Amino acid sequence: MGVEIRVEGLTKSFGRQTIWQDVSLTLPAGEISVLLGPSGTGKSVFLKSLVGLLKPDRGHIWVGDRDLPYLPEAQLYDTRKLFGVLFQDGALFGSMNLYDNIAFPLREHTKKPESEVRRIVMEKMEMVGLLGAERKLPGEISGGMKKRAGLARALVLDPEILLVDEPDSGLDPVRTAYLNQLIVDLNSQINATFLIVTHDINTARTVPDNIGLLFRRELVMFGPREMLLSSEEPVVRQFLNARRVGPIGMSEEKDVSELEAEAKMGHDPGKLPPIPPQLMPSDGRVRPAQHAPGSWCAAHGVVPPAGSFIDDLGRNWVEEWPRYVAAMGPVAGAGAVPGGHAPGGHVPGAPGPGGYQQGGGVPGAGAAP
Ligand SMILES: Nc1ncnc2c1ncn2[C@@H]1O[C@H](COP(=O)(O)OP(=O)(O)OP(=O)(O)O)[C@@H](O)[C@H]1O
Repeated sequence: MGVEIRVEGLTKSFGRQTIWQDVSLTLPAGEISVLLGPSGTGKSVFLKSLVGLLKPDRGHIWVGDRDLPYLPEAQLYDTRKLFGVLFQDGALFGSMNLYDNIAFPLREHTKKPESEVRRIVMEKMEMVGLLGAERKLPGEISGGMKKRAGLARALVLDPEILLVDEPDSGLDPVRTAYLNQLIVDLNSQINATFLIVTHDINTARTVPDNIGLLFRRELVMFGPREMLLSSEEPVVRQFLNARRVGPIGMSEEKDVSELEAEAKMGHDPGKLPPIPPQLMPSDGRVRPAQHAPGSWCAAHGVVPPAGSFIDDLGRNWVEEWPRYVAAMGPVAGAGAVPGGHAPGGHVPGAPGPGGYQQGGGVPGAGAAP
């Protein structure tokens, strides 16, 4: 099971430029969280701070009982081993083939014999669908394959926490969809705590259990996916619906005259679109940390936008869920469902197997981008 990360009052600046201040959030153990924000709001700086590559000015990052920014070097080194990180470009060594790239952390940080290194590398390459590409150099493969190789490398030390910076950057929508499926499948298998930085609204709407949004040096909101997708907060609403109308302008913040002009033109933010079903693991099982569709809305008396939780086949997953869970059961090794929500989530457009047979595959599952 992944570990919880508790961020309290975190502030980071470079010289006189404050990147963000007083950021507090909890990444629940084993859940997938997504961090959004306009360009330059410091999402990558946040990831680097979490893993201890950048030191915040103030605040705490609790990983278990360890407060990461204040750890002595040796303990920080140890704690970092809990993290797997996929940087934007995959950060592969151009002169090494994929096998050696993926083996690198094992050779660098462990004393495992080569036979064991081989077993682990091949296992992770299989998990990300790269078997057979061991001898390829990074320059010989597509962007999607580079991301998957970077993911395999991030997995070799069996991380408790996986940080992924813009998995969709440079990928077409179809490859992004495959990579999203891979991320959900990996979460279901390794049950680590995931944080994904993305600009892809479809990813943000369908993949995570939780969403956070940075804007104007603040964390505007962080919470369950349903909370943000049903939020009327103007910045959240504008960003998650990719609209021009709202407080976010071309260079981050609209000025008063722009907002007045918008109001005069009679622009309004429009209705909230339906909350889509959440992406399910491709084997159709329920992830251990998954929340029941509609559970946050129900618990907080929020009426979700009309048409929410309905998949491409017209099935309403709030109604289907109890039957689905009874038929499919949670993934092996699943513990109690954390966070006080009932288990939940589901498949957009690629729902679980008809009749919900356990272990049955979802159409298109497991194909490589
Ligand atoms: N090491 C550094 N030294 C000084 N400034 C930095 C450093 N790293 C990042 N910054 C600044 O911090 C700000 C936030 O950068 P960051 O890359 O985290 O933004 P982002 O939200 O990830 O952007 P994007 O969505 O475009 O990737 C930028 O103004 C950047 O120039």
